[in-house]
Amino acid sequence: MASVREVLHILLNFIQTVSIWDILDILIVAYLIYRIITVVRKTSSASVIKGIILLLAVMWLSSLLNLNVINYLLGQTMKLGVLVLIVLFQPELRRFLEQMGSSNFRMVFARKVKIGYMEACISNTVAACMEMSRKRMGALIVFEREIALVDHIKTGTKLDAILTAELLKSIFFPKAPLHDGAVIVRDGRISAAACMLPMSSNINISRDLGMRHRSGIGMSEVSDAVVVIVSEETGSISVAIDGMLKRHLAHETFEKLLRNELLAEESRPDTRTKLRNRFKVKK
Ligand SMILES: Nc1ncnc2c1ncn2[C@@H]1O[C@H](COP(=O)(O)OP(=O)(O)OP(=O)(O)O)[C@@H](O)[C@H]1O
Repeated sequence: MASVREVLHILLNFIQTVSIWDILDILIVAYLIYRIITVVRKTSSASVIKGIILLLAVMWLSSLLNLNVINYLLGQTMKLGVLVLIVLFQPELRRFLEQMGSSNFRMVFARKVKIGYMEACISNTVAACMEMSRKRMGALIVFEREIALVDHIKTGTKLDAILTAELLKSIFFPKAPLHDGAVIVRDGRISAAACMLPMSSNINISRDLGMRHRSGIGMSEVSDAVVVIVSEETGSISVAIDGMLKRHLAHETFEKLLRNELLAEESRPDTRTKLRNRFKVKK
């Protein structure tokens, strides 16, 4: 009983020493660790991280067992390794900083598009895609979300135009100068056209899918963008999110999916999660 009282006493003393700054400190570190884990999970860097953990474990064991030479060599390797890691993880680090920057920026300035404006953008996209699908016109449309797609926008021709069905159809008209590549939509406006997207390196993607679909999936793997793909060959409409492709979408499902993914998330979180779970990867 006395020991319980002692523990409680120590605990109470400890709590009294914790300031609001300590809590803030812990929260910031926890958030940073969370963001790092999310970036690592989305990339192939997970195996490298496992390797580093193994190396650290061997180092710890070697110091425990007094294996001085191994410990010294591993210590030196680790020092050099920091530089190697920065070079190796340059894209991941960059994406991480980009994610931090873009989401914080948006949080601070509350860059939320008016729902009505976004609804018009979705209706116009659906109308254009349905017609392009009927006419077998290929299209690739990327909707930027939290992660800024600055580098991808730079690869294309800047437009910054209101998204209308007519504009989308004229961009993707086969003989139009900007039909090759992707349109990137930011906050309901066409930011750029003829943009180059990164190819997916997923070897499990169905062989009947060509470059348009692979680059659409690739874009959704490296960002949180919603990518709409209209096949030139079959006219089928697909949507790529988080590296997963939902294929052969009918009018209603397509519109519902876009609305759930692109309209203010806080207004319909449950529906969005439900929809994500309902769709299976069809590759
Ligand atoms: N990296 C890329 N970024 C953006 N667009 C691309 C990229 N690679 C290919 N495309 C687009 O895809 C078109 C070629 O599509 P391809 O026929 O190989 O793909 P697909 O997935 O079979 O599509 P479809 O069913 O429409 O034929 C190109 O003309 C170009 O517009």
